[in-house]
Amino acid sequence: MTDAWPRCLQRLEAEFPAEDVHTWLKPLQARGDAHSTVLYAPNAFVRDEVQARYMPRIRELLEHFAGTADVSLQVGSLPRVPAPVPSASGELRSTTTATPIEAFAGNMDSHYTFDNFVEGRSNQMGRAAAWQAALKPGDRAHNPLLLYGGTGLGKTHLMFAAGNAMRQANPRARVLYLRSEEFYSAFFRSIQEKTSDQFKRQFRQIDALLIDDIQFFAGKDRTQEEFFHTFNTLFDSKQQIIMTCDRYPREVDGLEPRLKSRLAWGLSVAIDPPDFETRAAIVLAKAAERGTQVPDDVAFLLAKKMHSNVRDLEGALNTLAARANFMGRAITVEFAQETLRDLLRAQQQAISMSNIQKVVADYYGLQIKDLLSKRRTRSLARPRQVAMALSKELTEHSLPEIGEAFAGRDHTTVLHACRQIRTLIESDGKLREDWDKLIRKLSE
Ligand SMILES: Nc1ncnc2c1ncn2[C@@H]1O[C@H](COP(=O)(O)OP(=O)(O)OP(=O)(O)O)[C@@H](O)[C@H]1O
Repeated sequence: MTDAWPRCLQRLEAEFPAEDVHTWLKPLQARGDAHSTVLYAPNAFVRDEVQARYMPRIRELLEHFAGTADVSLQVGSLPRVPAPVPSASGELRSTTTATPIEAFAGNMDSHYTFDNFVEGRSNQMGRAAAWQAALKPGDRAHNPLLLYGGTGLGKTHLMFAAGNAMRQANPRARVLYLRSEEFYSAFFRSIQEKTSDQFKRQFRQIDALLIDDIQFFAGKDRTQEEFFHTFNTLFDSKQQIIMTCDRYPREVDGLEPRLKSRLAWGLSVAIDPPDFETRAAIVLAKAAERGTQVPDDVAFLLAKKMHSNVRDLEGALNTLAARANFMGRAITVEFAQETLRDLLRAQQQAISMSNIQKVVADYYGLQIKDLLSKRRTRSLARPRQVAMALSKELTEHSLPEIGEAFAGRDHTTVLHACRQIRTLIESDGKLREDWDKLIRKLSE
């Protein structure tokens, strides 16, 4: 790409304040040819800033000077041939350069914020905790903050939202997002390159560490040990740590007991599958975000049929929007049913009433025949009502059909159970916990 980048930089120097050019643009290195250009940023902070503020202008200029607007930006540096230096014995050997941790850092996506996170009963505690962590990073009350729960429920979204809010409140805040795999590979590189000290030091320079999917550390003893030390360093100097895990860490086999106990020092919050209303609100919010017209009844249909995972819900919406766009059709209930037929059927089959009865009976330590019996003792009546309400929430069966499956009860009995459970969920913490756990079990 000869001199296109230096010329581009010269223009940028004329257009932006000197301090900005010095901080963000001069550290970039470029490699390219007639078809494309790759820009290397020394770390994730520079990359994110350049991406957000300068890329459109860089694209225009490179198109002008290099004849191509195909520009990508990534953390790293131009591949270098190591310089040979003489060793004590006079032999030539190669120098190694330490790889900065940011070179492994996943992209903290600025799109995910508190504004576009839909709050509901299943995630309001998690949202409030992430918000507090963003507001007062390092405060003992929520440091470390651990968000745990099933896949696709918004844990990473909330973690990004906290990181983005920290940066918004303090643009100088150094927030490092790493997936656990990235921590693992960076640590291993540092051992190979004999730069472990540098690896450790880098964590002292950040203000907050966001680390995703820590269940990945299970069974990786050396990485766990290193993470344990990193954790202590950050914690002792009151740097905020936010972690996610796919279940409560004590339940993760292969995590060291001392790490498990350390993880629970601050605040651990479960993110549960969203209820029907929240699912419908998420569909409408995502549709509005992407500028797609989705009527309420379609949002209700998706929310009704897809209960386990917001990622799948979003996937269904994307499929629907792409198909409607391609075919030039409006998104209606009929169109949604036709387009998503197979997907909806698969979801439907996943949860049956007999499955619900079995899971509820197991959960309360009962036999299915107790659940179906006519006995009305409280220890049986409440689980029975829960099972009926879950059948209404998670399946397409009508009230009479549910009544039939519960030893031929009348549909008014089922209706009463649903109402009763709905009321109790709002007022009775224990029942709410049972309900959330059961939904999680049934959605696995
Ligand atoms: N309450 C919510 N409001 C808006 N979007 C949501 C909500 N919950 C989840 N999402 C969306 O669902 C998708 C999946 O969320 P995310 O990646 O945060 O899940 P996760 O819990 O981290 O899953 P995993 O454990 O598989 O990494 C994202 O696009 C996210 O924006």
